[in-house]
Amino acid sequence: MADRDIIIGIDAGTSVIKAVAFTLNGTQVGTSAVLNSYDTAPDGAATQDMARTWADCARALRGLQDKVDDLSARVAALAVTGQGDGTWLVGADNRPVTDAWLWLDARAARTTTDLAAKPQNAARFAATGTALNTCQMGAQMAHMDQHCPDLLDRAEAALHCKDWLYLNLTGERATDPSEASFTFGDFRTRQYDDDVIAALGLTHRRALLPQIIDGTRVTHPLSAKAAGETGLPEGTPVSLGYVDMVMTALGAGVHTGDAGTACSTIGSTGVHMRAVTSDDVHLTDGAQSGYVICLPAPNMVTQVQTNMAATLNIDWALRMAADLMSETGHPHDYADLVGRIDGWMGRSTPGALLYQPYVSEAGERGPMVNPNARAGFIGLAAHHRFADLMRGVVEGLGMAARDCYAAMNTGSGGDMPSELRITGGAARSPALRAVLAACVEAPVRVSTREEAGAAGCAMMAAVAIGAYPDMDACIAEWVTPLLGDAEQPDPLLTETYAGLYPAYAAARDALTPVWDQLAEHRRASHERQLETNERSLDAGPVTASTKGS
Ligand SMILES: Nc1ncnc2c1ncn2[C@@H]1O[C@H](COP(=O)(O)OP(=O)(O)O)[C@@H](O)[C@H]1O
Ligand SMILES: O=P(O)(O)OC[C@H](O)[C@H](O)CO
Repeated sequence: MADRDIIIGIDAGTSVIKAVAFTLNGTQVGTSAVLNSYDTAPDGAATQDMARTWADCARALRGLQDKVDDLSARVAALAVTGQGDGTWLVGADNRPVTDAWLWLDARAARTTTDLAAKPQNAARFAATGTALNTCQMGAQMAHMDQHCPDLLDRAEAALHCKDWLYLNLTGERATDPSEASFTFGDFRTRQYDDDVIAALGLTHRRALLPQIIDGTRVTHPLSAKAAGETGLPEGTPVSLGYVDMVMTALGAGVHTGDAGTACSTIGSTGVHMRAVTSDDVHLTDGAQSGYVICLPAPNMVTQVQTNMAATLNIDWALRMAADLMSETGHPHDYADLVGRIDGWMGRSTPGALLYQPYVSEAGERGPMVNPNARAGFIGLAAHHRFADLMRGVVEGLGMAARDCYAAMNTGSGGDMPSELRITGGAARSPALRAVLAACVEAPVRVSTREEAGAAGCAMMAAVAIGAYPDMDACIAEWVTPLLGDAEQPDPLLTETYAGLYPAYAAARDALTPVWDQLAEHRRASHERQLETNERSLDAGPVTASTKGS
Protein backbone atom coordinates (compact mmCIF):
# COMPACT_ATOMS: atom_id res chain seq x y z
CA MET A 1 0.00 0.00 0.00
CA ALA A 2 1.26 3.49 -0.85
CA ASP A 3 2.24 5.83 1.99
CA ARG A 4 -0.54 8.04 3.24
CA ASP A 5 0.99 11.29 2.06
CA ILE A 6 -1.98 13.45 0.99
CA ILE A 7 -4.20 15.83 2.94
CA ILE A 8 -7.39 17.05 1.28
CA GLY A 9 -8.67 20.53 2.12
CA ILE A 10 -12.29 21.34 1.26
CA ASP A 11 -13.24 25.01 0.85
CA ALA A 12 -17.00 25.40 0.38
CA GLY A 13 -17.19 29.02 -0.81
CA THR A 14 -20.25 30.99 -1.82
CA SER A 15 -19.42 30.75 -5.49
CA VAL A 16 -17.35 27.55 -5.78
CA ILE A 17 -16.86 24.39 -3.71
CA LYS A 18 -13.30 23.13 -4.01
CA ALA A 19 -11.49 19.99 -2.90
CA VAL A 20 -7.72 20.42 -3.02
CA ALA A 21 -5.02 17.79 -2.47
CA PHE A 22 -1.73 18.71 -0.77
CA THR A 23 1.31 16.66 0.14
CA LEU A 24 2.07 16.53 3.86
CA ASN A 25 4.61 19.34 3.44
CA GLY A 26 2.18 21.61 1.62
CA THR A 27 2.72 21.14 -2.12
CA GLN A 28 -0.57 21.42 -3.98
CA VAL A 29 -1.05 18.39 -6.25
CA GLY A 30 -4.64 18.58 -7.50
CA THR A 31 -7.88 20.55 -7.41
CA SER A 32 -11.46 19.69 -8.18
CA ALA A 33 -14.15 22.39 -8.22
CA VAL A 34 -17.94 22.45 -8.45
CA LEU A 35 -19.81 25.71 -9.09
CA ASN A 36 -22.14 26.73 -6.30
CA SER A 37 -25.34 28.77 -6.50
CA TYR A 38 -27.94 30.29 -4.21
CA ASP A 39 -31.45 31.74 -4.48
CA THR A 40 -32.48 35.29 -3.70
CA ALA A 41 -35.90 36.84 -3.20
CA PRO A 42 -37.26 40.38 -3.00
CA ASP A 43 -37.59 40.23 0.79
CA GLY A 44 -33.77 39.99 1.06
CA ALA A 45 -33.59 36.19 1.35
CA ALA A 46 -30.36 34.53 0.14
CA THR A 47 -30.68 30.78 0.61
CA GLN A 48 -28.92 27.59 -0.40
CA ASP A 49 -30.14 24.02 -0.70
CA MET A 50 -28.31 22.12 2.04
CA ALA A 51 -28.65 18.64 0.53
CA ARG A 52 -27.30 19.93 -2.78
CA THR A 53 -24.35 21.58 -1.01
CA TRP A 54 -23.33 18.26 0.52
CA ALA A 55 -23.90 16.48 -2.82
CA ASP A 56 -21.67 19.08 -4.53
CA CYS A 57 -18.99 18.65 -1.87
CA ALA A 58 -19.05 14.86 -2.37
CA ARG A 59 -18.91 15.43 -6.15
CA ALA A 60 -15.85 17.67 -5.74
CA LEU A 61 -14.17 14.94 -3.66
CA ARG A 62 -14.98 12.25 -6.22
CA GLY A 63 -13.67 14.54 -8.96
CA LEU A 64 -10.36 14.84 -7.13
CA GLN A 65 -9.72 11.13 -7.70
CA ASP A 66 -9.31 11.89 -11.42
CA LYS A 67 -6.68 14.52 -10.61
CA VAL A 68 -4.49 12.65 -8.12
CA ASP A 69 -3.17 9.15 -8.79
CA ASP A 70 -4.17 6.57 -6.24
CA LEU A 71 -5.84 9.19 -4.04
CA SER A 72 -7.91 6.78 -2.01
CA ALA A 73 -4.87 4.77 -0.95
CA ARG A 74 -2.81 7.88 -0.26
CA VAL A 75 -5.19 10.12 1.70
CA ALA A 76 -4.04 10.66 5.29
CA ALA A 77 -6.67 13.18 6.39
CA LEU A 78 -9.43 15.53 5.27
CA ALA A 79 -10.26 19.02 6.51
CA VAL A 80 -13.21 21.25 5.78
CA THR A 81 -13.83 25.00 5.83
CA GLY A 82 -16.54 27.06 4.18
CA GLN A 83 -18.43 30.32 3.82
CA GLY A 84 -19.04 31.81 7.24
CA ASP A 85 -22.02 33.20 9.13
CA GLY A 86 -25.52 32.23 7.98
CA THR A 87 -27.76 29.60 9.59
CA TRP A 88 -27.87 25.94 8.59
CA LEU A 89 -30.60 24.30 10.70
CA VAL A 90 -30.58 20.54 11.16
CA GLY A 91 -33.54 18.57 12.54
CA ALA A 92 -34.47 14.96 13.20
CA ASP A 93 -32.21 12.36 11.58
CA ASN A 94 -29.80 15.16 10.67
CA ARG A 95 -32.10 16.36 7.91
CA PRO A 96 -32.19 20.06 6.90
CA VAL A 97 -35.08 21.98 8.47
CA THR A 98 -35.15 24.42 5.56
CA ASP A 99 -32.74 25.88 3.00
CA ALA A 100 -29.71 27.49 4.67
CA TRP A 101 -29.89 31.23 5.28
CA LEU A 102 -26.58 32.53 3.89
CA TRP A 103 -24.37 35.37 5.13
CA LEU A 104 -25.81 37.38 2.21
CA ASP A 105 -29.35 37.09 3.59
CA ALA A 106 -30.69 40.53 4.54
CA ARG A 107 -33.94 39.51 6.24
CA ALA A 108 -32.61 40.04 9.77
CA ALA A 109 -31.79 43.72 9.13
CA ARG A 110 -34.44 45.23 11.39
CA THR A 111 -33.93 42.65 14.14
CA THR A 112 -30.20 43.41 14.00
CA THR A 113 -30.78 47.14 14.39
CA ASP A 114 -33.16 46.55 17.33
CA LEU A 115 -30.79 44.14 19.10
CA ALA A 116 -27.81 46.44 18.56
CA ALA A 117 -29.69 49.29 20.25
CA LYS A 118 -30.27 47.31 23.48
CA PRO A 119 -28.04 48.00 26.50
CA GLN A 120 -27.00 44.30 26.74
CA ASN A 121 -25.32 44.64 23.34
CA ALA A 122 -22.28 46.33 24.91
CA ALA A 123 -21.48 43.17 26.94
CA ARG A 124 -22.11 41.02 23.85
CA PHE A 125 -19.56 43.09 21.89
CA ALA A 126 -17.02 43.05 24.72
CA ALA A 127 -17.10 39.23 24.79
CA THR A 128 -17.32 38.42 21.08
CA GLY A 129 -15.29 41.41 19.84
CA THR A 130 -17.73 41.37 16.95
CA ALA A 131 -20.32 43.95 15.93
CA LEU A 132 -23.72 42.49 15.24
CA ASN A 133 -24.71 42.35 11.58
CA THR A 134 -27.36 40.70 9.42
CA CYS A 135 -24.95 38.03 8.17
CA GLN A 136 -24.54 36.37 11.55
CA MET A 137 -26.33 33.33 12.89
CA GLY A 138 -27.10 35.13 16.17
CA ALA A 139 -29.02 37.90 14.40
CA GLN A 140 -30.68 35.46 12.00
CA MET A 141 -31.81 33.10 14.79
CA ALA A 142 -33.15 36.04 16.79
CA HIS A 143 -35.08 37.09 13.69
CA MET A 144 -36.42 33.56 13.16
CA ASP A 145 -37.38 33.36 16.84
CA GLN A 146 -39.58 36.44 16.38
CA HIS A 147 -40.93 35.89 12.87
CA CYS A 148 -40.79 32.16 12.03
CA PRO A 149 -40.24 30.29 15.34
CA ASP A 150 -41.42 26.99 13.83
CA LEU A 151 -38.05 26.76 12.03
CA LEU A 152 -36.21 26.77 15.35
CA ASP A 153 -38.86 24.56 16.97
CA ARG A 154 -38.18 21.89 14.34
CA ALA A 155 -34.38 22.22 14.64
CA GLU A 156 -32.08 20.10 16.78
CA ALA A 157 -28.84 21.92 15.90
CA ALA A 158 -27.87 25.28 14.41
CA LEU A 159 -24.80 24.80 12.23
CA HIS A 160 -22.65 26.83 9.87
CA CYS A 161 -21.82 25.68 6.32
CA LYS A 162 -18.59 23.83 7.17
CA ASP A 163 -20.28 22.26 10.22
CA TRP A 164 -23.03 20.89 7.97
CA LEU A 165 -20.41 19.33 5.71
CA TYR A 166 -18.55 17.95 8.75
CA LEU A 167 -21.81 16.38 9.95
CA ASN A 168 -22.22 14.71 6.56
CA LEU A 169 -18.60 13.56 6.55
CA THR A 170 -18.48 12.20 10.09
CA GLY A 171 -21.98 12.06 11.63
CA GLU A 172 -20.87 14.53 14.37
CA ARG A 173 -22.80 17.71 15.15
CA ALA A 174 -20.11 20.26 16.03
CA THR A 175 -18.82 23.73 15.33
CA ASP A 176 -15.37 25.31 15.60
CA PRO A 177 -13.97 27.87 18.08
CA SER A 178 -13.91 30.77 15.59
CA GLU A 179 -17.58 30.87 14.58
CA ALA A 180 -18.72 29.78 18.07
CA SER A 181 -16.90 32.64 19.77
CA PHE A 182 -17.57 35.51 17.36
CA THR A 183 -21.26 34.59 17.26
CA PHE A 184 -22.18 33.30 20.71
CA GLY A 185 -19.06 33.33 22.86
CA ASP A 186 -15.83 34.93 24.01
CA PHE A 187 -12.68 35.00 21.87
CA ARG A 188 -10.54 34.79 25.02
CA THR A 189 -11.99 31.47 26.23
CA ARG A 190 -13.16 30.15 22.82
CA GLN A 191 -16.33 28.95 24.57
CA TYR A 192 -19.99 29.95 24.52
CA ASP A 193 -20.94 32.83 26.81
CA ASP A 194 -24.36 32.86 28.48
CA ASP A 195 -24.52 36.68 28.57
CA VAL A 196 -23.92 36.84 24.82
CA ILE A 197 -26.66 34.30 24.16
CA ALA A 198 -28.98 36.23 26.49
CA ALA A 199 -28.18 39.54 24.74
CA LEU A 200 -29.39 37.94 21.52
CA GLY A 201 -32.60 36.83 23.28
CA LEU A 202 -31.73 33.19 22.59
CA THR A 203 -31.29 31.66 26.04
CA HIS A 204 -34.30 29.41 25.44
CA ARG A 205 -32.65 28.19 22.19
CA ARG A 206 -29.30 27.39 23.84
CA ALA A 207 -29.71 23.65 23.23
CA LEU A 208 -29.42 24.24 19.49
CA LEU A 209 -25.76 25.23 19.80
CA PRO A 210 -23.48 22.24 19.10
CA GLN A 211 -20.28 21.16 20.84
CA ILE A 212 -17.17 23.20 19.99
CA ILE A 213 -14.18 21.20 18.73
CA ASP A 214 -10.73 22.34 17.66
CA GLY A 215 -9.67 20.61 14.44
CA THR A 216 -5.96 20.93 15.26
CA ARG A 217 -6.51 18.54 18.18
CA VAL A 218 -9.68 16.57 17.48
CA THR A 219 -10.63 14.59 14.39
CA HIS A 220 -13.54 12.26 13.70
CA PRO A 221 -13.42 9.33 11.29
CA LEU A 222 -15.02 9.50 7.84
CA SER A 223 -18.29 7.60 8.17
CA ALA A 224 -19.13 4.53 6.09
CA LYS A 225 -21.94 6.48 4.40
CA ALA A 226 -19.66 9.39 3.51
CA ALA A 227 -16.99 6.96 2.34
CA GLY A 228 -19.53 5.48 -0.06
CA GLU A 229 -20.49 8.91 -1.38
CA THR A 230 -16.98 10.33 -1.74
CA GLY A 231 -14.99 7.25 -2.74
CA LEU A 232 -12.52 7.83 0.13
CA PRO A 233 -11.71 5.23 2.80
CA GLU A 234 -13.97 4.88 5.81
CA GLY A 235 -12.17 5.93 8.98
CA THR A 236 -9.99 8.62 7.36
CA PRO A 237 -9.50 11.33 10.04
CA VAL A 238 -11.53 14.47 9.32
CA SER A 239 -10.62 17.83 10.83
CA LEU A 240 -13.18 20.64 11.24
CA GLY A 241 -11.54 23.83 10.04
CA TYR A 242 -12.21 27.37 11.25
CA VAL A 243 -14.31 29.79 9.19
CA ASP A 244 -13.04 30.37 5.64
CA MET A 245 -12.08 34.02 6.23
CA VAL A 246 -9.40 33.04 8.73
CA MET A 247 -8.38 29.84 6.90
CA THR A 248 -7.67 31.90 3.78
CA ALA A 249 -5.72 34.46 5.76
CA LEU A 250 -3.73 31.71 7.52
CA GLY A 251 -2.82 30.13 4.18
CA ALA A 252 -1.93 33.52 2.65
CA GLY A 253 0.34 34.69 5.47
CA VAL A 254 -1.59 36.64 8.11
CA HIS A 255 0.43 35.01 10.89
CA THR A 256 4.09 34.43 10.10
CA GLY A 257 5.46 36.19 13.15
CA ASP A 258 6.44 39.38 11.26
CA ALA A 259 5.32 42.46 13.19
CA GLY A 260 3.09 45.02 11.47
CA THR A 261 1.95 42.82 8.60
CA ALA A 262 -1.69 42.37 7.60
CA CYS A 263 -3.62 40.26 5.13
CA SER A 264 -6.47 41.26 2.84
CA THR A 265 -8.60 38.86 0.84
CA ILE A 266 -10.08 40.59 -2.19
CA GLY A 267 -12.65 38.04 -3.32
CA SER A 268 -16.42 38.26 -3.53
CA THR A 269 -16.19 39.76 -0.07
CA GLY A 270 -13.27 41.87 1.22
CA VAL A 271 -11.61 40.73 4.42
CA HIS A 272 -8.91 42.79 6.14
CA MET A 273 -7.06 41.16 9.02
CA ARG A 274 -4.23 41.62 11.50
CA ALA A 275 -3.02 38.81 13.75
CA VAL A 276 -2.62 39.74 17.44
CA THR A 277 -2.64 37.91 20.76
CA SER A 278 -6.03 37.92 22.43
CA ASP A 279 -4.66 40.20 25.19
CA ASP A 280 -3.71 42.75 22.53
CA VAL A 281 -7.17 43.09 21.02
CA HIS A 282 -8.37 46.71 21.08
CA LEU A 283 -12.06 46.92 20.40
CA THR A 284 -13.37 49.97 18.53
CA ASP A 285 -14.50 52.86 20.71
CA GLY A 286 -17.91 54.35 20.02
CA ALA A 287 -19.75 52.66 17.17
CA GLN A 288 -19.13 48.91 17.18
CA SER A 289 -17.66 47.32 14.09
CA GLY A 290 -15.53 44.44 12.92
CA TYR A 291 -14.98 40.86 14.02
CA VAL A 292 -12.46 39.14 16.24
CA ILE A 293 -11.80 35.72 14.72
CA CYS A 294 -9.64 33.17 16.51
CA LEU A 295 -6.68 31.60 14.72
CA PRO A 296 -5.94 27.90 15.15
CA ALA A 297 -2.88 28.77 17.24
CA PRO A 298 -2.86 29.21 21.02
CA ASN A 299 -3.98 32.67 22.17
CA MET A 300 -3.77 34.12 18.62
CA VAL A 301 -6.72 35.89 17.04
CA THR A 302 -7.29 38.17 14.10
CA GLN A 303 -8.77 41.64 14.33
CA VAL A 304 -10.96 41.90 11.29
CA GLN A 305 -12.83 44.51 9.33
CA THR A 306 -14.72 43.11 6.41
CA ASN A 307 -16.47 44.67 3.43
CA MET A 308 -19.64 42.84 2.45
CA ALA A 309 -18.76 43.19 -1.21
CA ALA A 310 -15.34 43.47 -2.85
CA THR A 311 -15.10 41.83 -6.29
CA LEU A 312 -18.91 41.66 -6.36
CA ASN A 313 -18.54 45.33 -7.34
CA ILE A 314 -16.25 44.43 -10.24
CA ASP A 315 -18.66 41.70 -11.30
CA TRP A 316 -21.56 44.17 -11.17
CA ALA A 317 -19.73 46.57 -13.52
CA LEU A 318 -18.69 43.79 -15.89
CA ARG A 319 -22.22 42.36 -15.98
CA MET A 320 -23.54 45.81 -16.95
CA ALA A 321 -21.16 45.76 -19.89
CA ALA A 322 -21.99 42.14 -20.72
CA ASP A 323 -25.76 42.78 -20.62
CA LEU A 324 -25.40 45.69 -22.97
CA MET A 325 -23.27 43.65 -25.35
CA SER A 326 -25.79 40.80 -25.34
CA GLU A 327 -28.62 43.18 -26.04
CA THR A 328 -26.86 44.49 -29.10
CA GLY A 329 -26.18 40.97 -30.34
CA HIS A 330 -22.45 40.87 -29.48
CA PRO A 331 -21.30 37.65 -27.88
CA HIS A 332 -19.31 38.24 -24.72
CA ASP A 333 -17.06 36.10 -22.62
CA TYR A 334 -16.83 36.96 -18.92
CA ALA A 335 -13.19 35.85 -18.66
CA ASP A 336 -12.35 38.13 -21.58
CA LEU A 337 -13.94 41.09 -19.79
CA VAL A 338 -12.06 40.35 -16.54
CA GLY A 339 -8.84 40.19 -18.57
CA ARG A 340 -9.43 43.74 -19.83
CA ILE A 341 -9.49 45.37 -16.40
CA ASP A 342 -5.79 46.22 -16.39
CA GLY A 343 -6.10 47.73 -19.87
CA TRP A 344 -8.96 49.98 -18.74
CA MET A 345 -6.94 50.97 -15.68
CA GLY A 346 -4.07 51.98 -17.98
CA ARG A 347 -6.34 54.27 -20.04
CA SER A 348 -7.90 56.20 -17.13
CA THR A 349 -6.84 58.87 -14.68
CA PRO A 350 -6.22 57.93 -11.04
CA GLY A 351 -8.47 59.56 -8.47
CA ALA A 352 -10.91 61.11 -10.94
CA LEU A 353 -14.00 59.59 -9.30
CA LEU A 354 -15.16 58.33 -5.95
CA TYR A 355 -16.95 54.98 -5.84
CA GLN A 356 -18.56 53.64 -2.67
CA PRO A 357 -18.44 49.85 -3.05
CA TYR A 358 -21.50 48.98 -0.95
CA VAL A 359 -23.18 46.99 -3.72
CA SER A 360 -24.44 44.14 -1.51
CA GLU A 361 -28.21 43.93 -0.93
CA ALA A 362 -27.33 43.47 2.75
CA GLY A 363 -25.54 46.84 2.93
CA GLU A 364 -22.12 47.20 4.58
CA ARG A 365 -20.52 45.75 7.71
CA GLY A 366 -17.05 47.31 7.76
CA PRO A 367 -15.87 49.70 8.95
CA MET A 368 -19.46 50.78 9.64
CA VAL A 369 -22.42 48.44 10.08
CA ASN A 370 -25.28 49.74 7.96
CA PRO A 371 -27.72 47.38 6.21
CA ASN A 372 -29.09 50.38 4.30
CA ALA A 373 -25.74 51.43 2.73
CA ARG A 374 -25.67 51.18 -1.07
CA ALA A 375 -23.06 51.71 -3.79
CA GLY A 376 -22.65 54.79 -5.91
CA PHE A 377 -20.31 56.98 -7.94
CA ILE A 378 -19.59 60.54 -6.93
CA GLY A 379 -18.02 63.01 -9.32
CA LEU A 380 -19.25 61.75 -12.68
CA ALA A 381 -18.80 64.14 -15.59
CA ALA A 382 -19.87 63.91 -19.22
CA HIS A 383 -16.41 62.90 -20.45
CA HIS A 384 -16.16 59.82 -18.22
CA ARG A 385 -16.26 56.48 -20.05
CA PHE A 386 -16.41 52.82 -19.04
CA ALA A 387 -12.66 52.69 -18.34
CA ASP A 388 -13.05 55.56 -15.86
CA LEU A 389 -15.94 53.79 -14.13
CA MET A 390 -13.95 50.57 -13.84
CA ARG A 391 -10.99 52.46 -12.39
CA GLY A 392 -13.39 54.12 -9.96
CA VAL A 393 -14.69 50.70 -8.86
CA VAL A 394 -11.18 49.30 -8.34
CA GLU A 395 -10.11 52.43 -6.46
CA GLY A 396 -13.27 52.10 -4.36
CA LEU A 397 -12.01 48.68 -3.23
CA GLY A 398 -8.67 50.29 -2.31
CA MET A 399 -10.39 53.09 -0.38
CA ALA A 400 -12.58 50.53 1.41
CA ALA A 401 -9.45 48.61 2.46
CA ARG A 402 -7.86 51.81 3.78
CA ASP A 403 -11.11 52.67 5.57
CA CYS A 404 -11.06 49.25 7.26
CA TYR A 405 -7.42 49.42 8.37
CA ALA A 406 -7.93 53.00 9.59
CA ALA A 407 -10.80 51.78 11.79
CA MET A 408 -8.83 48.85 13.16
CA ASN A 409 -7.75 49.99 16.56
CA THR A 410 -4.82 47.65 17.11
CA GLY A 411 -3.28 49.89 19.72
CA SER A 412 -1.35 51.73 17.03
CA GLY A 413 -4.12 54.28 16.44
CA GLY A 414 -5.38 52.86 13.17
CA ASP A 415 -1.96 52.92 11.52
CA MET A 416 -1.68 51.28 8.13
CA PRO A 417 0.13 47.92 8.07
CA SER A 418 3.84 47.87 7.28
CA GLU A 419 3.25 45.13 4.70
CA LEU A 420 0.03 43.84 3.15
CA ARG A 421 -0.30 40.24 2.01
CA ILE A 422 -3.12 39.85 -0.46
CA THR A 423 -5.10 36.94 -1.79
CA GLY A 424 -8.46 36.37 -3.52
CA GLY A 425 -9.35 36.50 -7.21
CA ALA A 426 -8.61 40.19 -7.70
CA ALA A 427 -5.03 39.84 -6.43
CA ARG A 428 -4.29 38.53 -9.95
CA SER A 429 -4.58 42.08 -11.31
CA PRO A 430 -1.27 44.05 -11.18
CA ALA A 431 -3.21 47.34 -11.48
CA LEU A 432 -5.44 46.45 -8.56
CA ARG A 433 -2.40 45.48 -6.50
CA ALA A 434 -0.85 48.88 -7.26
CA VAL A 435 -4.05 50.64 -6.14
CA LEU A 436 -4.15 48.65 -2.90
CA ALA A 437 -0.49 49.29 -2.14
CA ALA A 438 -0.96 53.03 -2.68
CA CYS A 439 -4.22 53.20 -0.70
CA VAL A 440 -2.76 51.50 2.38
CA GLU A 441 0.67 53.05 1.80
CA ALA A 442 2.44 49.72 2.19
CA PRO A 443 4.16 47.17 -0.04
CA VAL A 444 1.94 44.27 -1.09
CA ARG A 445 2.98 40.63 -1.41
CA VAL A 446 1.01 37.89 -3.11
CA SER A 447 1.47 34.32 -2.03
CA THR A 448 2.02 31.76 -4.76
CA ARG A 449 -0.37 29.57 -2.78
CA GLU A 450 -3.26 29.07 -5.22
CA GLU A 451 -5.88 27.81 -2.80
CA ALA A 452 -5.20 29.55 0.48
CA GLY A 453 -8.52 28.62 2.16
CA ALA A 454 -8.19 24.91 1.43
CA ALA A 455 -4.53 25.08 2.49
CA GLY A 456 -5.46 26.79 5.77
CA CYS A 457 -7.76 23.98 6.85
CA ALA A 458 -5.44 21.28 5.48
CA MET A 459 -2.75 22.80 7.74
CA MET A 460 -5.04 22.17 10.71
CA ALA A 461 -5.37 18.52 9.70
CA ALA A 462 -1.58 18.32 9.27
CA VAL A 463 -1.13 19.43 12.87
CA ALA A 464 -3.96 17.16 14.08
CA ILE A 465 -2.40 14.01 12.60
CA GLY A 466 1.05 14.92 13.93
CA ALA A 467 2.75 15.84 10.64
CA TYR A 468 3.86 19.00 12.52
CA PRO A 469 4.27 19.53 16.27
CA ASP A 470 2.36 22.82 16.16
CA MET A 471 0.89 25.43 13.81
CA ASP A 472 4.01 27.64 13.81
CA ALA A 473 6.09 24.74 12.48
CA CYS A 474 3.49 24.11 9.79
CA ILE A 475 3.38 27.82 8.80
CA ALA A 476 7.16 27.80 8.39
CA GLU A 477 6.85 25.17 5.61
CA TRP A 478 3.40 25.77 4.12
CA VAL A 479 3.22 29.60 4.13
CA THR A 480 6.40 31.62 4.59
CA PRO A 481 8.43 30.21 1.65
CA LEU A 482 5.53 30.90 -0.74
CA LEU A 483 5.31 34.66 -0.12
CA GLY A 484 6.14 36.53 -3.32
CA ASP A 485 8.27 39.64 -3.73
CA ALA A 486 7.17 42.93 -2.18
CA GLU A 487 5.58 45.36 -4.66
CA GLN A 488 6.26 48.91 -3.43
CA PRO A 489 3.57 51.61 -3.53
CA ASP A 490 3.99 54.25 -6.25
CA PRO A 491 4.64 57.62 -4.53
CA LEU A 492 2.41 59.64 -6.90
CA LEU A 493 -0.50 57.25 -6.56
CA THR A 494 -0.02 57.20 -2.79
CA GLU A 495 -0.24 60.98 -2.68
CA THR A 496 -3.35 60.95 -4.87
CA TYR A 497 -5.22 58.49 -2.67
CA ALA A 498 -4.11 60.06 0.60
CA GLY A 499 -5.62 63.29 -0.72
CA LEU A 500 -8.84 61.57 -1.81
CA TYR A 501 -9.48 59.47 1.30
CA PRO A 502 -10.97 62.26 3.49
CA ALA A 503 -13.60 62.87 0.77
CA TYR A 504 -14.35 59.12 0.64
CA ALA A 505 -14.85 59.01 4.42
CA ALA A 506 -16.92 62.21 4.42
CA ALA A 507 -19.18 60.89 1.66
CA ARG A 508 -19.76 57.68 3.60
CA ASP A 509 -20.94 59.67 6.63
CA ALA A 510 -22.91 62.27 4.68
CA LEU A 511 -24.95 59.71 2.73
CA THR A 512 -26.21 57.80 5.78
CA PRO A 513 -29.54 59.70 5.98
CA VAL A 514 -29.98 59.35 2.21
CA TRP A 515 -29.52 55.56 2.43
CA ASP A 516 -32.10 55.47 5.24
CA GLN A 517 -34.61 57.30 3.07
CA LEU A 518 -33.96 54.98 0.15
CA ALA A 519 -34.41 51.93 2.41
CA GLU A 520 -37.74 53.27 3.64
CA HIS A 521 -38.77 53.84 0.05
CA ARG A 522 -37.81 50.23 -0.88
CA ARG A 523 -39.68 48.83 2.11
CA ALA A 524 -42.84 50.78 1.26
CA SER A 525 -42.77 49.77 -2.39
CA HIS A 526 -42.14 46.11 -1.46
CA GLU A 527 -45.21 46.21 0.79
CA ARG A 528 -47.27 47.84 -1.95
CA GLN A 529 -46.10 45.11 -4.32
CA LEU A 530 -47.13 42.38 -1.87
CA GLU A 531 -50.59 43.94 -1.52
CA THR A 532 -50.92 44.12 -5.30
CA ASN A 533 -49.84 40.48 -5.60
CA GLU A 534 -52.40 39.41 -3.02
CA ARG A 535 -55.14 41.24 -4.90
CA SER A 536 -54.20 39.67 -8.20
CA LEU A 537 -53.60 36.09 -7.03
CA ASP A 538 -56.15 34.87 -9.56
CA ALA A 539 -54.11 36.36 -12.37
CA GLY A 540 -51.40 33.67 -12.07
CA PRO A 541 -48.04 33.10 -10.28
CA VAL A 542 -45.62 35.93 -9.54
CA THR A 543 -41.88 35.47 -10.13
CA ALA A 544 -40.36 35.62 -6.67
CA SER A 545 -36.79 34.51 -6.81
CA THR A 546 -33.64 34.71 -8.86
CA LYS A 547 -30.47 32.63 -8.97
CA GLY A 548 -27.08 33.93 -7.91
CA SER A 549 -23.66 32.40 -7.67
N1 LIG B 1 -7.41 39.44 -13.29
C1 LIG B 1 -8.38 39.91 -12.49
N2 LIG B 1 -8.49 41.22 -12.26
C2 LIG B 1 -9.44 41.71 -11.43
N3 LIG B 1 -10.37 40.95 -10.82
C3 LIG B 1 -10.30 39.65 -11.02
C4 LIG B 1 -9.31 39.05 -11.84
N4 LIG B 1 -9.52 37.72 -11.85
C5 LIG B 1 -10.59 37.50 -11.03
N5 LIG B 1 -11.07 38.66 -10.55
C6 LIG B 1 -12.22 38.85 -9.64
O1 LIG B 1 -12.15 37.91 -8.60
C7 LIG B 1 -13.41 37.27 -8.43
C8 LIG B 1 -13.23 35.88 -7.87
O2 LIG B 1 -12.52 35.93 -6.68
P1 LIG B 1 -12.42 34.65 -5.73
O3 LIG B 1 -11.53 35.02 -4.60
O4 LIG B 1 -12.02 33.47 -6.57
O5 LIG B 1 -13.95 34.51 -5.33
P2 LIG B 1 -14.67 34.00 -4.00
O6 LIG B 1 -14.46 35.06 -2.96
O7 LIG B 1 -16.13 33.93 -4.42
O8 LIG B 1 -14.06 32.69 -3.64
C9 LIG B 1 -14.04 37.32 -9.79
O9 LIG B 1 -15.45 37.27 -9.70
C10 LIG B 1 -13.53 38.63 -10.37
O10 LIG B 1 -14.40 39.69 -10.01
O1 LIG C 1 -17.70 32.49 0.17
P1 LIG C 1 -16.58 33.38 0.48
O2 LIG C 1 -16.63 34.70 -0.24
O3 LIG C 1 -15.26 32.70 0.32
O4 LIG C 1 -16.68 33.70 2.08
C1 LIG C 1 -17.74 34.39 2.62
C2 LIG C 1 -17.46 34.72 4.08
O5 LIG C 1 -17.23 33.60 4.87
C3 LIG C 1 -18.58 35.55 4.57
O6 LIG C 1 -18.32 36.84 4.12
C4 LIG C 1 -18.79 35.52 6.06
O7 LIG C 1 -19.74 36.48 6.45
